[in-house]
Amino acid sequence: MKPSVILYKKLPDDLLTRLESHFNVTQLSDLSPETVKQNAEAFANAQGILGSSEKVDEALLEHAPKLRAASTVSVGYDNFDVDALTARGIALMHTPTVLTETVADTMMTLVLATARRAVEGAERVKAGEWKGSIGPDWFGIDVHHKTLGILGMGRIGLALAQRAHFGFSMPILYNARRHHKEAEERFDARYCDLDTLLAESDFVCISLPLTEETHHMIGAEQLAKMKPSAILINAGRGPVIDEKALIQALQAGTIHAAGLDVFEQEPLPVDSPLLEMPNVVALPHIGSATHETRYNMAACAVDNLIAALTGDVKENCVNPQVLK
Ligand SMILES: NC(=O)C1=CN([C@@H]2O[C@H](COP(=O)(O)OP(=O)(O)OC[C@H]3O[C@@H](n4cnc5c(N)ncnc54)[C@H](OP(=O)(O)O)[C@@H]3O)[C@@H](O)[C@H]2O)C=CC1
Ligand SMILES: O=CC(=O)O
Repeated sequence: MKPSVILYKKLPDDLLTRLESHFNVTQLSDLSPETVKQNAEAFANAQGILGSSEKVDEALLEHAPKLRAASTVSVGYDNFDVDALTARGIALMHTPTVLTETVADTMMTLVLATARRAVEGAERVKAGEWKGSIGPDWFGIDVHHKTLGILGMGRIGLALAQRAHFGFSMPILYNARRHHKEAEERFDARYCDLDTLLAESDFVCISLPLTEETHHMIGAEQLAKMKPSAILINAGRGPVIDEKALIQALQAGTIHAAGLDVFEQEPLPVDSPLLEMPNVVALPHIGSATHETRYNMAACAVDNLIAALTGDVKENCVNPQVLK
């Protein structure tokens, strides 16, 4: 008999067919307590789960005693209680690499859009404000040759450094837990401590995961260390920045602008002060959201679940110690 799995995200038809060729699939809209209660038998029998953006914690795992693998359609896994999964011997699979280039493109989009005031300018054109040759009140600032600071020189940080170095002749500063030789050799990136990066960068770009250490890593104290002309970009996770402190810093002119793909609360509440600021570009968490990349992520997640439940994992496992 095929193992039973729970799918809590819509998949393209061909990928659903592939998943169904290996497993008995129960499709659910979410992992809310109501859904879990209504599908108690499916959870009791599930050996695998596949989806994204839902909390998977001890409370949920108690309903799924046979679970052996969880496969997320994302590279970030801060919504999973990894310790609880590991304690139960459940493999957590994720989708690094397939989305790296697309997320780096999104970060460069935010750099360009904030510096050149592209969204604000386009909105003014639509509002009929473009009535003649534009003056300095429409001007932005240069991106090329400015200093780009990268917080988190992992896969995405490296891909951003490549774009900034080769495409825009930008000197690169970076901070991570360890030195990254590849970034230093290929892109002339210079490792520095957080304070130096904040003080010297024209753009501070965050591509960090959300962990206990990175939570509110950027607060009022750190924002005060940035140049008043600097722009803050975040495509890591919202809670890496203390959003209240960011709002205050933008209101006070402590920093010049912000480009944000992620927020402390998503969707961003419609009454957020960030939405009233012309110097803020707010995106709806679209880092990896292209047709091609989202398909590749879903395919990777399906393959990951098949590998985990057939004992053939070669990559993409967050807690490989459970496989031994
Ligand atoms: N906006 C979006 O749609 C998307 C957002 N993301 C987010 O981007 C994150 C990064 O992805 P990816 O680049 O693939 O991940 P990687 O694991 O490759 O890179 C993470 C980087 O963060 C650094 N880091 C982690 N903790 C700390 C810390 N406490 N202090 C300093 N540096 C730290 C790591 O340092 P070291 O190298 O020293 O280990 C590493 O350089 C994801 O976890 C996710 O949250 C990802 C995809 C899409
Ligand atoms: O935020 C998206 C991810 O893949 O992580």
